Amino acid sequence: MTVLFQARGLRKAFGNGEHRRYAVDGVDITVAEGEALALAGESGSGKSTIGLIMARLLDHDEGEILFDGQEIGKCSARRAAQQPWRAQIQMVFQDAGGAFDPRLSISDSVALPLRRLSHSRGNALTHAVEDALDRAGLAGHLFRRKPHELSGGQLARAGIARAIALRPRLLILDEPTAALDVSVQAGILHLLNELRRDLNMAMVFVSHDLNVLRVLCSRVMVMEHGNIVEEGPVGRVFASPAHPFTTRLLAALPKWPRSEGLPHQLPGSALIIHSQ
Ligand SMILES: Nc1ncnc2c1ncn2[C@@H]1O[C@H](COP(=O)(O)OP(=O)(O)OP(=O)(O)O)[C@@H](O)[C@H]1O
Repeated sequence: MTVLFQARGLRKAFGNGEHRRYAVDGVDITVAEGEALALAGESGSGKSTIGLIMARLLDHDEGEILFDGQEIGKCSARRAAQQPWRAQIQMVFQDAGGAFDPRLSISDSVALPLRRLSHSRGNALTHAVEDALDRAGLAGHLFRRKPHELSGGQLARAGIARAIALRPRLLILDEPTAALDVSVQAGILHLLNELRRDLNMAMVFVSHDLNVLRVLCSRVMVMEHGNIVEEGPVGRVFASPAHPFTTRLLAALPKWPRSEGLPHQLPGSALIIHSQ
């Protein structure tokens, strides 16, 4: 296993005075090259905060962050945009629509980070944009559309295209399919699984939805109140959780009925989804 990303002793508090609370309270995370890691936990457990810190979009208070062996945590989130490693760590958010400039076509939006971070121009830029949109499974006639002219599923694909256009080595996805219908979700999960294998990207999936996490990820970290309470292979943790909080999360899990068309197992995934 080659370590790609490592964080040790991460802490992050919000609020002032007596309202100051740690959203992340001493977390260690290691991500191997090409692996799919799940970050699970209920709402407010600190998952999104960790995702943002990992992507260097939010400053942390304490802790060390290494990417490809290089300390990147000392660089503030504001200055991260100018760093050579910026293109290699990308993030996809749940609200893909809100992440696009409504005045720009989808292809112009995908081109923006390529211009800024990889200084791509001319034919090379056009090719990179079309390749990313293609890989994300978006049909050619949609490339010039504005965000409001796309469906939720198409926008999610466009958001993924924009993130992979830079060929990141680490992609952090925060609830990437939460707003989508179950059948649309399945297509996006298939796509992400394929992209991870084809592009050898490590992915960190932040979600409260254990069903999504278990089709995509091989390892899971479970968070509660800013701490990792359990960590291990998805199959083992889901089959015999060691921590009561994980047991509760699993018990609250809605079953995915076969009729809704979700895959029972994605190629290369660790676990079969049990239907009712
Ligand atoms: N910008 C902020 N300002 C103040 N408090 C914040 C901020 N961002 C997060 N928090 C607080 O930090 C804690 C963790 O939030 P976080 O969004 O990381 O949790 P989460 O597990 O991702 O939840 P959800 O799934 O609902 O997004 C919560 O108590 C939240 O209210």
